[in-house]
Amino acid sequence: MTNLKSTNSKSIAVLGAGAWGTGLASIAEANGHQVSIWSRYGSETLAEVVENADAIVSAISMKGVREVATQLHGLPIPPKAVFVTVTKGLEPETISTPSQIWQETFPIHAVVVLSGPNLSKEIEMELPAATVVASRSKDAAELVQLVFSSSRFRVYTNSDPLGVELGGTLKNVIAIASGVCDGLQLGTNAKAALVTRGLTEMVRIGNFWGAKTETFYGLSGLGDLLATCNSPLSRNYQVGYQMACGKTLTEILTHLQGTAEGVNTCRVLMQRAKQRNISIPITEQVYRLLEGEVTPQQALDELMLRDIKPEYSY
Ligand SMILES: NC(=O)C1=CN([C@@H]2O[C@H](COP(=O)(O)OP(=O)(O)OC[C@H]3O[C@@H](n4cnc5c(N)ncnc54)[C@H](OP(=O)(O)O)[C@@H]3O)[C@@H](O)[C@H]2O)C=CC1
Ligand SMILES: O=C(CO)COP(=O)(O)O
Repeated sequence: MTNLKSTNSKSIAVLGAGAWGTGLASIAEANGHQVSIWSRYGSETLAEVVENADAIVSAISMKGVREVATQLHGLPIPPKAVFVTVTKGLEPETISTPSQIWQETFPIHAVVVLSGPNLSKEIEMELPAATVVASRSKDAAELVQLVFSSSRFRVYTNSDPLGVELGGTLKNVIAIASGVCDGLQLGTNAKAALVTRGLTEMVRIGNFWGAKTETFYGLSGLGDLLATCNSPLSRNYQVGYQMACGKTLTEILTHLQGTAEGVNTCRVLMQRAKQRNISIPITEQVYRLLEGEVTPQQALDELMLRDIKPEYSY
């Protein structure tokens, strides 16, 4: 990989040695940065890894974000350090996004969201990909853009961090539904309808949250939706596909490599949608399927037989 623009070598701390943490660490390292990876089972302490960091990249799955942010809170973090969050999930208790947790814990530091169609297995193979870095701080987003940009990884900046973060998070639920669609062999028309109506649902939820509509039509929304809904490499897609093939959720999650955030996100979204009276029919059927309340075929019938209505009613 060739770094596009030379930037001074930065000190990058990556938290989480899972699939995406190690993938991002490799990109930054190939660009000539000093990278340290922290894992709770590793030999280096959090304090050692973040000491002098220019950027602290959190690739922790949702269930661990609050815990790690709290551990870091007591440590001397360099004031210049920018937090970068790549987690695609929602916290059940607070319905906070990961960037909201980081910003709340570190109010004076800049927080950047990195999200896009980035299946880590493809990145590992050095296949070309693009992503988005979004922040309220333009300088912070541009710093992170320089750290990760290369001839194999094209990084765009964006000023709607909430929209970018929600795009990556909400598409996981639609990816589960897409896996079901393919597992039931429903065909290309069905898949196109599902993904398109899924995007409408993402925009509707995102608008309630305060995100911009156009962000969902970019790489972090539609882009990630297309990647995840069409690839067996996606863990969320695999959950839906295998359920359609008759496996139970417990069986699937026991054997799944890594995290399928959509399972938890779906539950959190149902809670939020009920409180706010938001219509999320696809998410609702995915929820009922995951809870064992309907079979894949029943979920499909429920969606097809809903009241007829105009295409647009955000
Ligand atoms: N893989 C991918 O293609 C992509 C993933 N993402 C997102 O990135 C996030 C991470 O995904 P991925 O790397 O695939 O997942 P993995 O399951 O491979 O890794 C999860 C990481 O989170 C860490 N972790 C979880 N809980 C805790 C905790 N309580 N304390 C400390 N560390 C914890 C794990 O640490 P340990 O190793 O110590 O168990 C591990 O390093 C997810 O939100 C995912 O949606 C985003 C884009 C692409
Ligand atoms: O978010 C991803 C790709 O952009 C990874 O998707 P999965 O978490 O479903 O594997």
